[in-house]
Amino acid sequence: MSDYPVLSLEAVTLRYGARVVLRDVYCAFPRNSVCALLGASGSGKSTLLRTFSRMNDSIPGFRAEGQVRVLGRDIYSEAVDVYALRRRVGLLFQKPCVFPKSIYHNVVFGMQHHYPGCKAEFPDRAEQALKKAFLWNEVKDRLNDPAPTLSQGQQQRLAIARTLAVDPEILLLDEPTASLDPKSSRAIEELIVSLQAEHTVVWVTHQVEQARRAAGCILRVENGTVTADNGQPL
Ligand SMILES: Nc1ncnc2c1ncn2[C@@H]1O[C@H](COP(=O)(O)OP(=O)(O)OP(=O)(O)O)[C@@H](O)[C@H]1O
Repeated sequence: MSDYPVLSLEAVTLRYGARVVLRDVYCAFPRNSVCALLGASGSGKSTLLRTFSRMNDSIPGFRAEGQVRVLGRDIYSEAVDVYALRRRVGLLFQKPCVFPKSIYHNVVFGMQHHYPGCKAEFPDRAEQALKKAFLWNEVKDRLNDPAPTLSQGQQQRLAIARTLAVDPEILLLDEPTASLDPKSSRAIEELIVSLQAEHTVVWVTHQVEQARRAAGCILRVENGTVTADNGQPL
């Protein structure tokens, strides 16, 4: 197995035009871990998370300086295929993102784009992804129902299943429990813990207690930098 960190920042500065969000940051995220990012609103957590899948590229004025490494590779170098990067780095948002299609078609959506030649495998892979997302038992008899008929918590697990179906090594979760009731939130928390067996997870959350229960490592984003949970430099 490779010995470099799955994700790392070396002398990274992130800015929107003249507004510097993070300055000269160094940090690394270990393989097969859940690492929570805590920090005040506006401190730069989402900006950092989106940087790892180059989701800020289209924002006018956004610039990443320094080296942002994913699986050892500087992803802001010119040779990187952003489409291929996003297969390996899945990003999930606060609000469940489901399409107005069936539950099944939501799960296979990413596979259709990334693995168009493997259609025969889709039903099996969809089942495995739904099982990993702890959703299979609730939907196995209604795969053709419209996805928007699921509850918010189920929709969030469906979005996770769709992401897992393309088998990314890295999962970036941007407050995935923020819009959920306590029971659904707990279900997603348990799911996040289980994901580290096969994935590296970076998880933005405002829920400190949840982070302490579920994350193996906690980093704070504040004052333009990233520190350890106790405020010490990394
Ligand atoms: N598209 C954008 N254009 C310009 N500035 C932006 C943009 N998105 C975010 N910012 C600014 O960058 C800073 C960091 O924002 P970001 O959304 O990363 O913070 P956050 O820690 O994720 O906040 P929250 O916890 O409220 O989601 C803020 O000052 C914000 O106003």
